[in-house]
Amino acid sequence: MHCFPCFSTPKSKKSPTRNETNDNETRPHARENKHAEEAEQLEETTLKTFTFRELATATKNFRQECLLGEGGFGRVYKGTLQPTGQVVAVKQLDKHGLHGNKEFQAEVLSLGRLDHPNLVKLVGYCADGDQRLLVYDYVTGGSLQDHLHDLKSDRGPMDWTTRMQIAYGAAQGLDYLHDKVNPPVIYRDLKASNVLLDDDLCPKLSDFGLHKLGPGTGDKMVALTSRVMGTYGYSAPEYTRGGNLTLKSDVYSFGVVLLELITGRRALDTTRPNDEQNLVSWAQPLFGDPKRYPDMADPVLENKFSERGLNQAVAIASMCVQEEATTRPLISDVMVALSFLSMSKEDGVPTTVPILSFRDKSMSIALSRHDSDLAPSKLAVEDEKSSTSSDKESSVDSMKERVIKREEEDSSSESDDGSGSNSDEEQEEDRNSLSTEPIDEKNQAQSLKINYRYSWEEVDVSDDKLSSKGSQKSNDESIYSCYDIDVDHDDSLRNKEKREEGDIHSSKSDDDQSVYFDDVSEDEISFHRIKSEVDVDYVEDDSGTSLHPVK
Ligand SMILES: Nc1ncnc2c1ncn2[C@@H]1O[C@H](COP(=O)(O)OP(=O)(O)OP(=O)(O)O)[C@@H](O)[C@H]1O
Repeated sequence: MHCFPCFSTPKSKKSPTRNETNDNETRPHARENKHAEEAEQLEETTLKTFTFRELATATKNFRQECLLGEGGFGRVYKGTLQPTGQVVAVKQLDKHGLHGNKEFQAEVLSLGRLDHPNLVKLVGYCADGDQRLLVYDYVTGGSLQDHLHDLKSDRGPMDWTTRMQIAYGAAQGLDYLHDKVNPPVIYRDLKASNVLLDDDLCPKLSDFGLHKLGPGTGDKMVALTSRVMGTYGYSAPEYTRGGNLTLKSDVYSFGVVLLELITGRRALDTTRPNDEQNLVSWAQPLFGDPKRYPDMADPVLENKFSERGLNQAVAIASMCVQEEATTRPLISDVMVALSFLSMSKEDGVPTTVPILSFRDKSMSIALSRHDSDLAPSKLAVEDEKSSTSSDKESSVDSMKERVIKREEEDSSSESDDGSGSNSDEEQEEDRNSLSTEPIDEKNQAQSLKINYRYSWEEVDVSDDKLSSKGSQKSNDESIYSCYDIDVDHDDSLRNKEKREEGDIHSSKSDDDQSVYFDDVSEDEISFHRIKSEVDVDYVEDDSGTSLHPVK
């Protein structure tokens, strides 16, 4: 499966939509503004309007054989538009609780602005009499639910990398809704059956933004009974308790989908024993015991995944499904972490997460905690003040050597048996040997960082001489920048005025070296792995020292 085009870093599209939520209704002159916006949207939209007759023709009069299925909003038919032959999915919204024409049109127009490779594209709509229909691109490969849980005999189970790629793509779609459109859009109904897959198994989220169009709008009880109950197992606790929906409720649902990908279990499975029916309730007690993570993995994977990749995927899922909404991570951090876990060995990149500039530091700490080799629980925690800087350097150096050695052993053992796991004794021995290393919070980050070899040379700009200091060749052609969690998303660096295009910042401290690439060609600051010398040939930091990637 090769669907990386879909997994490219999303462009920071600031959609000009302003009425994806109803907040404009509270503003002064809201009505006038709304009309102006609607007129503007109508002019700009690429959405097509269809007559009911056109869609009836496309779906052979909504014939049973064209019926794809029926969800909480109505029936969905496969259709072929004339005369273009474009294949579409036509969603016929249930009539009860329907909106007036104008209201419907306004919502549909704002949905039509959402455009991302990991979202199912709305092609057009029909508001004819009392008929309300939405027309989407037809997604060819079925849903994640079909691929994970209702596997047809002609399809083999998905491998680990494919699962992580699907999770990454879904995270990108969600990140677009949360972070790239203004105002943010809460998905509300993320679940495996709403993650559609194309022929390359590239995920596309469907059914976003429909809550304003479907039955139950404005009526909490109806909304809770007809929609939430239908998605029981995915809904965040705060939502099922009282309907308090936030972006973090989506993150919870995402965590459940990720758990499904890891475990192959359904979010809710009434065929299992009582204590295993709800996936999150079953998984919660296991989260605290990394030794049991391999037992959580889908048995059909036959242990064909790296132990660290599994640990970190479980760590991400466990963060997402935390009871307390505020402690769940941002989807942007989840997306960054998954971008690494979704890379296959064949791509010549590591399958675990290097230290990154997560927006929320808790993600890097949690991932380092869940790394089986370097988990703080297995490492003696020493007060930073009690260790001198040279002590720290030598301990980090020795750990670095061991981790590099361990990675080499890992890759040779993985190529031997494909399982990626050392023998239990070897693993235990490794952990014991590391357990004497002192570590503080900063070193936890370093311990993750040093799992990966990166390449750079330090250049003294003043006399224009290359002086090679401590450069590390990566084990493949890629070159990784390392990020210091202490310099992560400093708001001043996000300030566009202070940055220049293509600027590379580096940060140095006594025991750390960090580089990040600040790309201002997009609205958001973004962090890039430096892939080759062609990508960046000159890098300057505040002190006049340059970092120059080596081949
Ligand atoms: N754009 C699409 N391309 C292909 N199939 C689709 C598309 N949209 C929906 N479907 C299929 O149509 C069926 C009904 O979808 P729908 O989203 O209405 O319901 P659901 O996801 O099963 O439930 P819910 O409404 O509760 O989310 C599902 O089998 C879904 O996979």
